[in-house]
Amino acid sequence: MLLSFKDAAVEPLWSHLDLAVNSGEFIAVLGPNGVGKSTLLGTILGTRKLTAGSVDVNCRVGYIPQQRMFPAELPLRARDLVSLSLAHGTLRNRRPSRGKVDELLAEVGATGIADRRVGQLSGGQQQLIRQAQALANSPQLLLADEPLLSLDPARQEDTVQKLDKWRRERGTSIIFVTHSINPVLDFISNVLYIAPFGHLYGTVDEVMRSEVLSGLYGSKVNVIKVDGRLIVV
Ligand SMILES: Nc1ncnc2c1ncn2[C@@H]1O[C@H](COP(=O)(O)OP(=O)(O)OP(=O)(O)O)[C@@H](O)[C@H]1O
Repeated sequence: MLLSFKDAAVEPLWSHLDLAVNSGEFIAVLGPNGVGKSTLLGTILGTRKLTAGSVDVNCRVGYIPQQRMFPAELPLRARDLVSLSLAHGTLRNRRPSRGKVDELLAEVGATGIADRRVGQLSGGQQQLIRQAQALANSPQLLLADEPLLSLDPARQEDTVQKLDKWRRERGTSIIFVTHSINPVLDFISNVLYIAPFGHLYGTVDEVMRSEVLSGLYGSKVNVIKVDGRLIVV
């Protein structure tokens, strides 16, 4: 098992969380603003403390943080940042090969921007560089905090497919925080839905139901399926 939460809580956000993540799983974390989705990732990374229960992390973790712009004047190219992430944890003065950097940039579809300064890239382009950085240490568990935010629909689809390919080829698990389930609907094994009146973990069919979400929100919620897409009203 890569990760487990036992009766875990970060009060007052969420509590009594039991969750076990095994190799190769693709889990979506959904819920409204401010319920503690990023906080959940923080407890796995060790940057946020649980107020009760325990979390056990038994693997290498990669992290794609929520959108933040690199400073405009940062004097580093995209390839330099990926190279630094690859060098992390290796012996001093041992620079990662250019081939490995190029491979990672190609993996996320960022070959064309490898030599551009990161601070001058668009939000979506910077997001691709963050993905390459997160994959640099060959994580067994990848935490992605709203990685589709500044991407156009084609890029969103491309990103989800690339991450899923990475998962299938390497057995990496993915915990994917998102406001919209549709871009990942065809790929996820399970959903953790966190809402003001509780959380539920299960398959899409178990969680994405009107009566279940109404209970979690404490008010009437309708889940409608239109053309294979889920709409929560
Ligand atoms: N380091 C911190 N210490 C204390 N409280 C924090 C910290 N970081 C965030 N919070 C608070 O915890 C709550 C949950 O924040 P979090 O970012 O986890 O929510 P979220 O579900 O990811 O929201 P969003 O969908 O808006 O990104 C918010 O009220 C936030 O202000």
